[in-house]
Amino acid sequence: MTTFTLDDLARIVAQRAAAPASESYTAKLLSEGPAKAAKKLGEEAVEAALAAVQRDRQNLTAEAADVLYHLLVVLQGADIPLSDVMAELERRTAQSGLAEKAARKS
Ligand SMILES: N=c1c2ncn([C@@H]3O[C@H](COP(=O)(O)OP(=O)(O)OP(=O)(O)O)[C@@H](O)[C@H]3O)c2ncn1[C@@H]1O[C@H](COP(=O)(O)O)[C@@H](O)[C@H]1O
Repeated sequence: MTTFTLDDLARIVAQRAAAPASESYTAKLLSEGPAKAAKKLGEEAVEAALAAVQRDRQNLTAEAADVLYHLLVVLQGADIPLSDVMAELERRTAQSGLAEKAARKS
């Protein structure tokens, strides 16, 4: 069990975006423009999908971490806060009414 959250990682990504590219992978990726970060995200997503098909739990866990990190870098580059993505997910959940059902069960 961990208390580390996507919000924590998003904060780190935002901080590191301002670091010199020579000192930070995040800053280096962002300095190369949106296409580079998007390409990395796509590659990591494909690797995660392959690990899922191969039922390789260990690799899927590692690749999923890569996907989440690179997604946050792409969002940072596009100036979209993680909270906007969460709000969109919340809107969809509210539409389906599943959040209330889950809350009633717990
Ligand atoms: N979660 C990550 C994370 N996951 C993956 N990576 C990097 O992503 C890169 C992906 O590896 P690849 O082999 O696919 O790419 P590469 O061949 O090294 O480089 P490319 O030319 O293909 O981009 C590696 O260099 C990893 O270190 C990450 N780099 C940083 N973080 C987080 O970001 C924080 C800040 O890191 P810096 O920006 O480096 O300070 C870290 O403390 C971590 O929390």
